[in-house]
Amino acid sequence: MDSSLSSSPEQTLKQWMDEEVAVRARLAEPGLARPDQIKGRTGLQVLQAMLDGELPPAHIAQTLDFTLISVAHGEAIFQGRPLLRHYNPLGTVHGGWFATLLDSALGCAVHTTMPVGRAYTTLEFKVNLVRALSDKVPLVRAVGKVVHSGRQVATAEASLLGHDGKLYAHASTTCLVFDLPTGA
Ligand SMILES: CC(C)(COP(=O)(O)OP(=O)(O)OC[C@H]1O[C@@H](n2cnc3c(N)ncnc32)[C@H](O)[C@@H]1OP(=O)(O)O)[C@@H](O)C(=O)NCCC(=O)NCCSC(=O)Cc1ccccc1
Repeated sequence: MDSSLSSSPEQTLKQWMDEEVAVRARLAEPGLARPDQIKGRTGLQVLQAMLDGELPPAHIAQTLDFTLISVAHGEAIFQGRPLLRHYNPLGTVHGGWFATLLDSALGCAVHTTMPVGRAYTTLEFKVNLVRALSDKVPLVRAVGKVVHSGRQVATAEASLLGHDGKLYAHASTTCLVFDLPTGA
């Protein structure tokens, strides 16, 4: 799916909303994939199976009102709706909400590069919150891109953008890459 911002903000917002409706129509109920459902698949195949409704999406997306939108090799895009229930006591969206979307985009971008039998986990991530978010912002997208995917380490970068191209936050991660536990 096209995440470009070359069209007008209104067109981009409509496109983002239409894409979310199409994605949500295919998604299964939130859950946890069993090891036998993961076995023999690349990371990209696992994530694509989630988008196809064959594997369940993670509960966190429902909890915090966001969804995976698209995956490609080395890239993952999430979309979220900032709501009052994500607010901190200061009257803006909690920094953890920004971080969760960005962590998801970073991690899943890395996941798309995992061959069969390999797994990853986030070792550290760094977030810059450069603009406050409120429930007046209709949608934001976290676009994650892999920078390096090696035998032991993978790194990625992500941006959190509004439909008008405004940058709300950016992040980077270092992930540890390892063999899937036997039987998985
Ligand atoms: C304000 C600043 C930190 C600095 O920005 P700069 O790079 O110097 O600013 P720049 O000049 O590029 O203008 C950009 C926009 O910012 C606006 N603006 C600028 N200065 C001020 C100001 N002093 N006050 C108000 N607004 C200001 C400015 O009008 C412009 O908007 P516009 O273009 O006119 O529409 C900005 O990066 C920011 O808001 N980041 C997000 C931080 C955030 O949301 N953190 C998460 C929540 S914390 C949390 O949850 C933790 C917690 C948990 C539990 C309990 C308690 C706490």
